[in-house]
Amino acid sequence: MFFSRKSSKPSALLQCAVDYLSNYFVVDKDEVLPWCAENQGTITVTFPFVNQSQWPFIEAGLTEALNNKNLSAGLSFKTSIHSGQTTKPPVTNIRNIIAVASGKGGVGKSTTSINLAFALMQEGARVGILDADIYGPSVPIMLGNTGERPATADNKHMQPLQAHGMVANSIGYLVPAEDAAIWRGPMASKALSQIINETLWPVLDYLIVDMPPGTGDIQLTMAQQVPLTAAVVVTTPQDLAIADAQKGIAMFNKVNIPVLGLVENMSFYQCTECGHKDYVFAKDGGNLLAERYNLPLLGALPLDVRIREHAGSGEPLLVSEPDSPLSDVYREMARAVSFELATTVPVAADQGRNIKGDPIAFNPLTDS
Ligand SMILES: Nc1ncnc2c1ncn2[C@@H]1O[C@H](COP(=O)(O)OP(=O)(O)OP(=O)(O)O)[C@@H](O)[C@H]1O
Repeated sequence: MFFSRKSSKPSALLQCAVDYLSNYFVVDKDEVLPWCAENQGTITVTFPFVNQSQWPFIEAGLTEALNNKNLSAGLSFKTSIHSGQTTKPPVTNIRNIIAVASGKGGVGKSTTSINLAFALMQEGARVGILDADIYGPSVPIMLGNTGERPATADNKHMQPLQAHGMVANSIGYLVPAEDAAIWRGPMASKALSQIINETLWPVLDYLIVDMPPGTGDIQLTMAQQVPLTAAVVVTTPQDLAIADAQKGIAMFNKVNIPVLGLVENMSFYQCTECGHKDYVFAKDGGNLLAERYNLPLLGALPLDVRIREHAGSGEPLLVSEPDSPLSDVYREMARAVSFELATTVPVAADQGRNIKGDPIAFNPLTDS
């Protein structure tokens, strides 16, 4: 029997699962209850966020919790990502659009975007990336397909490019860099709306949008034009970048787009020989800003030559070194982003109405 809120009391099995998961994720039991169902001695947990890499640990912990109560059950885990509420009508096939922004250039926004996208995919989501950085589109370089162009069958819609199980589109595939860099606000935001709406996206849980750096009119208009579900702000620890990140947070607040949290990039340098951490720029800048704005610090990435090398090589770090500790840090950040979205952004009322099915052949790695 499935447990429903109407029945008098959850079974002992279900109660044990709810208690365990509520402790594990530090969320109210009421919130966890809808994730859990019991059917003929099997508990199925359907997470509204991605965390596939953690399932073996959760399974082991939950089995132990059940054993401690002299209970046993089959356990099964699934993911089902909901669409978060937006102020504008959603884009066909896209459940959530997440902007990755920074107050100033060069803090690692594009590197964070691409690695976040692959990390979300490895944790079990269908993901796309859209490079809206008109001043320096770098997604084509990071995916290693600078020479490619999106195909079109009707001259109205573009097929996104595919690389390493990810769909992507970029201003860089469409317009020479020197042309886009001189666009003024209206043209830039029109281009962003067009590229989002005229791309034949397959069904995606998350579309990551690499925004142009800064918090001027162009970025503000772009944030208003697109049905963003939420934003993530990237900063480096030093004072100046932090001051700029504050402007980024304020910009999204102004247009009522929830900021899920901060990512501190180049937080520290870790010696490859002895493991000692040097806080090259400043220590705890991201933490202090997160505290001030009551936002979570979603991740803290080291200054590491491998991050730079992979960003420039066309082979993303998470694809070529999925088992490295650095990739783990990105996956931890991706789980935090997905968790924050699921637990803090209200679910869209017309859930699923914009999901029409894949218009192109798409085999994300998650479906294998
Ligand atoms: N954690 C890191 N460790 C080492 N190098 C990094 C790290 N993050 C980013 N970089 C490097 O720093 C440079 C700037 O990064 P990136 O292009 O991602 O920044 P950005 O904020 O998107 O810049 P822009 O303002 O041009 O859009 C790149 O050469 C990138 O490879």
